Amino acid sequence: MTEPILRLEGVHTFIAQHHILQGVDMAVMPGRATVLLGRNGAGKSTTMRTVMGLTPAGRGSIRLGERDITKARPYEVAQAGVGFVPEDQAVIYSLSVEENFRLAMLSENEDSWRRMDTIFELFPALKKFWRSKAGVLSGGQKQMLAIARAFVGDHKLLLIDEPSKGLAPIVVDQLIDSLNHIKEHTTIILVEQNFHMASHVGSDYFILDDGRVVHQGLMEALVDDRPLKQKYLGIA
Ligand SMILES: Nc1ncnc2c1ncn2[C@@H]1O[C@H](COP(=O)(O)OP(=O)(O)OP(=O)(O)O)[C@@H](O)[C@H]1O
Repeated sequence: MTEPILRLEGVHTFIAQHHILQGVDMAVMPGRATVLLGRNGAGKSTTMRTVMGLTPAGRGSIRLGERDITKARPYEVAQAGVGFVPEDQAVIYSLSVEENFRLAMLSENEDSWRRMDTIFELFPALKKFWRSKAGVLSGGQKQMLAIARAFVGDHKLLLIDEPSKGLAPIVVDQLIDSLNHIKEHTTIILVEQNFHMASHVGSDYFILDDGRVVHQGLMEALVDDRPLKQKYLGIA
């Protein structure tokens, strides 16, 4: 039987005096694209930040494959093979597109440059603006650079927080195509409010509400489940 690549059990996260995650249980399977859904403030971003060790779990356990990463520092989680694309993209505007990539490569070798070829195919704009400062890219191109930077690092798991945020529908559709290619190479967990994107990229879903997982299943079942979408996502 296939084992989960990531497993959260009874994860509680406290930020200052606030009890944000209140017992998150989640098993993410390798080779799949899993989407975290839920209303604003449900705890989706905090779940990702907790896995990364940025807002560490106060209670519960987080395992990456066989390894317990509950108390791991963010750089240890990254070194263990988890890439993170935060909501604010983490692109360095004053550096060129090339420099942004070189900063992201865990080690520059033949493999990383081979992955660069895939990236150029998926995101031709990044080749065109290779020597330009990342700050001149459009919002969609910056998002593509952020995702591509994480991809070039050859992570076994990529956490991507709301990539569609602020993007025009046509750019969201390009991003959907790109993520569908990327998911052939690596396991993805996506936080996404845009249900169009979530349903076109995700194969599995978890719905969070008030810091807990309240529903989970296959995306294809959720697409047809109007009452569930209405109840937790406010969409029909
Ligand atoms: N640094 C912080 N200090 C205090 N409260 C925080 C902090 N970060 C998050 N929270 C609170 O934790 C709750 C969950 O936030 P989180 O960002 O995880 O939600 P989310 O589901 O990702 O929603 P959104 O899509 O709106 O970001 C919210 O009530 C938020 O206000």
